[in-house]
Amino acid sequence: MVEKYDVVILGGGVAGGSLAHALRRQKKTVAVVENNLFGGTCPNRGCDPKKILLAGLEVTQTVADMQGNGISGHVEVNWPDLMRHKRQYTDPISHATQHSLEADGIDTFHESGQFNQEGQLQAGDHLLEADNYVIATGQRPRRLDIPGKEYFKTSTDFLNLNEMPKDVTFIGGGYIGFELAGIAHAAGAKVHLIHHNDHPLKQFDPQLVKEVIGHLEDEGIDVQLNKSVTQIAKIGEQYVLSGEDNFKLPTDMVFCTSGRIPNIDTIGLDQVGVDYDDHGVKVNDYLQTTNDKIFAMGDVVSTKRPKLTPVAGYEAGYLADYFAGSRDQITFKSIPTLVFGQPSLARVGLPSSIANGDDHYLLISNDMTGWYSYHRLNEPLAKAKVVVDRENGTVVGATVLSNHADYLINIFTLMIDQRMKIDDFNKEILAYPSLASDVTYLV
Ligand SMILES: Cc1cc2nc3c(=O)[nH]c(=O)nc-3n(C[C@H](O)[C@H](O)[C@H](O)COP(=O)(O)OP(=O)(O)OC[C@H]3O[C@@H](n4cnc5c(N)ncnc54)[C@H](O)[C@@H]3O)c2cc1C
Ligand SMILES: NC(=O)c1ccc[n+]([C@@H]2O[C@H](COP(=O)([O-])OP(=O)(O)OC[C@H]3O[C@@H](n4cnc5c(N)ncnc54)[C@H](O)[C@@H]3O)[C@@H](O)[C@H]2O)c1
Repeated sequence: MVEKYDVVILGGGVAGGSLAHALRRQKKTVAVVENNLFGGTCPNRGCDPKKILLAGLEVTQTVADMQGNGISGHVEVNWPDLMRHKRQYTDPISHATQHSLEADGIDTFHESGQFNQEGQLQAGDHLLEADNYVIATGQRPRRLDIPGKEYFKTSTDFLNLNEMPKDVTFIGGGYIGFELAGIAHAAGAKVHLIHHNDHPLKQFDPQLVKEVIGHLEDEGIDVQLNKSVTQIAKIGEQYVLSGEDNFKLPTDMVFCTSGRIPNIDTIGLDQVGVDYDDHGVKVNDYLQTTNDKIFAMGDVVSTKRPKLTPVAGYEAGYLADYFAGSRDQITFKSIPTLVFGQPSLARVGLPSSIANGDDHYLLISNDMTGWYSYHRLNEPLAKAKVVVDRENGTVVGATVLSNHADYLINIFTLMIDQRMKIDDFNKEILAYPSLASDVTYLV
């Protein structure tokens, strides 16, 4: 029997879940098909559990930074306890998310979905038919295709590790490699971060990336650039990584953090004429695929935009408006991105490397390390680069490196999107002393 809906959503992650609730508010009939954990990557195996485990790094690093400045005695991460703390948050997520969808009148199917030739969606024994379908299947960790790839662990494995091994290696210096390396180091592991060229974290200001790497090395993390791992062998209880120029590294566990790939291979896109490439499903400016009944949003979309939770949520909001009758094209505001750590590295808007040497822009570089906000907890590294449009006196870009870069980058994001003149910002009365009130001195 065919079950009919206004909209069927494939993938019950951030994007799928929030669109489903929004469509119910429009009284539409909606089904969500999810083959793993409801809630998707972010709350189950991404942003949120990662940030909970990051607490270990934040606390130990803060205590270490304050030694001799009024704080004495060292603290250690107890990994199994920290993992339990994480699981208290993550374990209930999937059930609670599914329950909240059902309570809102949304039908949920805990199945893998696949389009058939008739354009319907097969979900286990159920055949679902809808006026419109939305693909929101996200991405999964990529495993480098090298001999021994079966030994690779992924970020999902890391976020569920019962014991922290003595020696761990991350291959790939992107967001995930840097963030998990910091967490593992704080938990007492000897950490190696291997990257295949000389520009890890390529989206960020190279000079500030260098500062991050220098700091990690000072802390005892082994960062190796221009090293390509070509093979993993298991010898006894250890894994031995090898590569060009006699590179050899024995380690207890090896994580592939060299990027993510879209979940598009098993959902029958060819059956329904939906075009895709290696980066995901191709869409137009209405998030519509090459089949005009089928839309796509979130991480599964082929795009150069950062693939992040707020972007997935924003696209879900756009599609909710579209299904309510709006026919505006999707436009994006500034998208801040952040590598969490101690310190965190954040950026938004025009990159400082583009502004540098262009007379149209003023590039203001600040070393904030001695400022009271950073002196307070004796932070070793606090820097910012702000790009100002000389013509109208507005901020158009910013990069921040500090333990609390997330606060400042959100303020710069608002300034950029509101096209707020620096003079007007300086007229605001902000709580003092606070990171926000520091912005006055930064521009
Ligand atoms: C380790 C890690 C840390 C991250 N940290 C951050 C961060 O700090 N900040 C940030 O903004 N972003 C972060 N991200 C990215 C963020 O998690 C994603 O951008 C976000 O989850 C995308 O949402 P989505 O709904 O598009 O996809 P997802 O949340 O991945 O949801 C897709 C869902 O579709 C399901 N699915 C896939 N195939 C099928 C199928 N055939 N049938 C049925 N269901 C299917 C999946 O199981 C999944 O539940 C992180 C990601 C990772 C991996
Ligand atoms: N804080 C955040 O916002 C956050 C955190 C984690 C993940 N994410 C999201 O998840 C996505 C995936 O993260 P990621 O870190 O896996 O991917 P990424 O694309 O950010 O980084 C992967 C890195 O691996 C490198 N690499 C590729 N092949 C390699 C090889 N053979 N050897 C060594 N290095 C190699 C790449 O050059 C790149 O720097 C991010 O792009 C982002 O969208 C966001």
